[in-house]
Amino acid sequence: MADINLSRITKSFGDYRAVNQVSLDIHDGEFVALLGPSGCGKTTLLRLLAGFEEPDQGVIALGGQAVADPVNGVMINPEARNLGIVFQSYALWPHMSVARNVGYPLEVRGLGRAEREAKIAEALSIVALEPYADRSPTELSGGQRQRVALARCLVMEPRAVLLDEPLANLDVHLRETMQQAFLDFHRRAGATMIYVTHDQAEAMAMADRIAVMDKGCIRQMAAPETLYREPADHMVAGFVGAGAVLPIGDVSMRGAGRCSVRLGDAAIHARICQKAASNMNELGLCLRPEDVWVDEAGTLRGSVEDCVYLGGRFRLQVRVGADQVLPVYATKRARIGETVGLVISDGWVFNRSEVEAA
Ligand SMILES: Nc1ncnc2c1ncn2[C@@H]1O[C@H](COP(=O)(O)OP(=O)(O)OP(=O)(O)O)[C@@H](O)[C@H]1O
Repeated sequence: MADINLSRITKSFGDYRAVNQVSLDIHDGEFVALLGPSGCGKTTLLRLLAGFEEPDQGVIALGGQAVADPVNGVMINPEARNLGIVFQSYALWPHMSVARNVGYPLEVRGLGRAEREAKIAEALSIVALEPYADRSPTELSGGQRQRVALARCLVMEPRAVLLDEPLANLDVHLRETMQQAFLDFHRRAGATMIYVTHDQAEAMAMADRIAVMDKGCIRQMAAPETLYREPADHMVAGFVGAGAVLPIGDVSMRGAGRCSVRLGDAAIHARICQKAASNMNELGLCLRPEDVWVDEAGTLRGSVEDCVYLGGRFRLQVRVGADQVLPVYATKRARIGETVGLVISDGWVFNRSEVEAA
């Protein structure tokens, strides 16, 4: 496995810049998710890494060796990069058994039978599919097929595994099971993994770090908890996690990294980013639902607009101002139109402007 470094990678299709000056350092053995809305350039970035696309500018290096560097005429072909790739479609051969599917790349490489069988057994054990070795892929569930595709990738001992929305075709329940299977796979194989998804819950559940992409750029790359608690800008704050992003009118500093923000009749004690702009028009307040709760003693008053039971708790939408609606978790059902008091225990003040954070 190897470090992966992308330095100022740009790729355009005609006049359209699909990937714009992206720099990214992925450590050996790390699980990184590329997360972003449809069309933001995730797949293009993965294809550039795999060698299916050539960058217009920038350098891609695997294990310290440049594999794409247009200025110096370097473009190593996909096979020579030795990267494992898993797509939504499993691309298994239906006429071959599971074991043969997994071992086929080794046959192509000319490995002897005994060595092949040992590697197949090891890979099937990592994805917990040993009992299915002799079956046809047509006799497997979607999740099992995806695990065969992973095992086939693993026998090649790739430098890294690239996954493009591998769970998109599976139902919700199976997706959760497979997330665990990917995590187990990652722990056992120690593989560097780069996982493309537009599903933030999926990225949060699995990745060591998440790169949030928008319009061809990386807006923020950080651990899931940091992205959630300390989003770098408006796009990340809104895209990652449920919550409200509000413009704010009044902030006063309260010491290192802390501030007080006025919201209606309430003063909220919040964390503030280091590089917060001095112009308040450029600041935003991100509130997560678990930091807001219904309490009759709360000075902030609002009207309940929606109440949904989530199993174990309710999620309310409470309007506290003309253009300010807060999602709030509550233990009791609330009536639509009811006025409730709210207490807010935490918030995050950040620059709303769209600066590239990478
Ligand atoms: N071969 C191509 N020719 C022209 N435009 C392309 C090509 N490949 C991608 N694009 C465009 O580049 C942009 C980024 O596409 P990409 O597939 O990387 O997005 P994505 O973030 O993976 O989206 P999704 O989540 O919908 O798969 C899109 O606007 C897409 O239409």
